[in-house]
Amino acid sequence: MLVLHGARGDLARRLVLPAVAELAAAGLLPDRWTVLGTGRRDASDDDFAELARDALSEFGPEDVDGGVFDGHLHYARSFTEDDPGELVDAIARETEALRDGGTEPTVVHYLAVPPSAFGPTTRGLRAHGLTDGIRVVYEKPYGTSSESFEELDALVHEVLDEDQVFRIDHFLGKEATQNLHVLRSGNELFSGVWNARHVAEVQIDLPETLDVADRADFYDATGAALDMLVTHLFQVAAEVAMEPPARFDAAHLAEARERMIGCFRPLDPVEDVVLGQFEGYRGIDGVADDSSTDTFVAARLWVDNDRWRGVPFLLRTGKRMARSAQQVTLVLRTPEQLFGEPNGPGRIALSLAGDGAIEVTTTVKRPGPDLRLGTGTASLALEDVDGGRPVSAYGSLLHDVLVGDRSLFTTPEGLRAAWRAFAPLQGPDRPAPEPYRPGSWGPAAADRLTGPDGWVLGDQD
Ligand SMILES: NC(=O)C1=CN([C@@H]2O[C@H](COP(=O)(O)OP(=O)(O)OC[C@H]3O[C@@H](n4cnc5c(N)ncnc54)[C@H](OP(=O)(O)O)[C@@H]3O)[C@@H](O)[C@H]2O)C=CC1
Ligand SMILES: O=C1O[C@H](COP(=O)(O)O)[C@@H](O)[C@H](O)[C@H]1O
Repeated sequence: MLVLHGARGDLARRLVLPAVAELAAAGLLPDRWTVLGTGRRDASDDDFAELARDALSEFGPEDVDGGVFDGHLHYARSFTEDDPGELVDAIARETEALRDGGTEPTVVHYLAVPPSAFGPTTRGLRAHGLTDGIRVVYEKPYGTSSESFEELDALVHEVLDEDQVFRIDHFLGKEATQNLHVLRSGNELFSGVWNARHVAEVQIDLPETLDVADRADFYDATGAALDMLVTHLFQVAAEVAMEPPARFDAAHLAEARERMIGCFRPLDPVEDVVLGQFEGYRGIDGVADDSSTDTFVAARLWVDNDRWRGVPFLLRTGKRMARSAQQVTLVLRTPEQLFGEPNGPGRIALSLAGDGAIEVTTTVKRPGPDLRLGTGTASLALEDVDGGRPVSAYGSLLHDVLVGDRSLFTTPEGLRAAWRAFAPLQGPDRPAPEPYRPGSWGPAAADRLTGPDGWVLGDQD
């Protein structure tokens, strides 16, 4: 049974409910299953079913029909610490129904709510005696600062055992992110260059055309740096930087990734960070007139270990930007001149979007009788690899929660290190967000963070 807190919210509609449908259609859910949606407002089972079907047709895989939800969806108003709402009885009722059908349910509480609601929901689980045997999925950001992370983690460990807790970062569940380990270890072409000797800079770039008007309350209290930098961008940076684990099991993978976060140098907010806010943001309903929330962040992160010393990791994301992409690029060191001509770029790039893709860009001879240089790119779409069917990041991670595989979830040690590296950006030196035009690549100031060739994704790409 999946108890989906925040069931009417943006995350639930865009990503979680479609992932449930995807798993059901692929036969990856138990024979008997229920999604019990919950939230602070009253709604009926029918309202929730309509919302879920609409979400599936807007955001889900095209080949999965809304009928997959039939008979599986219920809704109940949520609890607070002092008030059981409708939820406590509804959980008991659904548990009984599943047991009557011969299934001992695994109860998963999915907290698809803003970070400010993680503590109250956790206390509510304890107050209503709901904690035995459950699994709880916490969305990101897990805390909003070093201090609030420690408070939340202490509370969570008062209420739950660590093996009941799944702290999700869905970028770790993307097909292409999982491919990083395989790609870099499987072939000398990649493993041989995966270090400071051959890589001049790493760019992890997640521009979005998306607006935030549908989730202004959440977004204005959060901003790009908390929403994406200390979370997805740091986790992906650690995946790129980490030493290959001895084994691909939960303990080894998490340990290798999180050890790398421990090597992140605390950010220098003056030298290495540019924040932005798109023009018009303050006019959105739910956004304060004088809001200083960042809708864009670019940061130069340094990884202090032998493999990466001196290589900048350039991390960037923002809303209302020129295009949407999710790209990791290793910019390779190449000779400036080749046979007397200027040499082109050398790059290994991974697209994390959708089913993922790998591209290698290099200097090649231009076709024709003369020896003239050009640039060529070889691409591999991961969906074209034989013998499998890609699963969405949320589908993959939800499945891991159901089977108890913790490899792709974060641990307190790793998050503590992430908050330590992020903390200077929350201090007095936090730069003021610079305005940028919607549809642009963000404030021009972010260009000073890169090497001479600029951002790989940009006006010229
Ligand atoms: N949206 C996205 O693309 C992604 C979001 N996330 C994470 O998911 C979480 C939810 O984000 P998102 O869905 O975008 O946000 P929303 O603003 O859409 O909020 C989700 C739901 O949470 C409930 N809620 C809001 N405030 C509170 C509160 N104080 N106490 C209890 N419930 C509350 C609301 O439901 P109701 O009014 O019915 O109670 C709301 O619909 C965040 O932690 C975010 O970081 C992670 C990955 C992607
Ligand atoms: O966690 C979040 O991620 C989404 C981007 O992820 P995607 O895989 O759905 O493209 C981002 O839009 C959102 O602001 C953030 O909360």
